[in-house]
Amino acid sequence: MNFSKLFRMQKDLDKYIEDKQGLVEESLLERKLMAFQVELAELANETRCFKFWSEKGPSEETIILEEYVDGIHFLLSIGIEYGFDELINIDYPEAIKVSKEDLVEGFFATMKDILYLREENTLAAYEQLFRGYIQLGAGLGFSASDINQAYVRKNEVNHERQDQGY
Ligand SMILES: O=c1ccn([C@H]2C[C@H](O)[C@@H](COP(=O)(O)O)O2)c(=O)[nH]1
Repeated sequence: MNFSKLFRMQKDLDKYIEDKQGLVEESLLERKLMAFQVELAELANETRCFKFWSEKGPSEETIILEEYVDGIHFLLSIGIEYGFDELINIDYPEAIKVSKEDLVEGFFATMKDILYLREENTLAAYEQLFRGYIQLGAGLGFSASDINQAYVRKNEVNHERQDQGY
């Protein structure tokens, strides 16, 4: 899967947000890493994969996909902060839904990878995080085109939100 188009769209959105919020001179890396952690937890909550005490099923696919691509936004944005955006090319794995237990495992792996990147600041650590999050998406049953379409849609919403003083 070629992420160049999404990286370009993310760069435009980030610039739009930073100009609008007067943040051009500030480093936003720490806050973006935290935002990604928070999105990850929101995604886990929608899948309900860890809620052993509840019989209620997961949220609708579209809601889970939207949460997932919120995470993609921050993943791309973090890559741009590091200057790694030209360097990523990842084969998209086959989309096969995994068990709740495997999802829990996948969420922990991504949390760990975020903290590892924050410590190491290397391309290798970023690639590990990227691959892991993409793997998590495939494990949720999303194809490359699901992610592409949902990302493009949400990116547009994010532009509109800035225009509306979100
Ligand atoms: O620099 C930024 C800041 C935010 N977002 C996007 C990512 C998510 O799609 C959305 C998160 O907004 P909340 O709904 O969590 O407020 O904002 C970016 O793409 N870049």
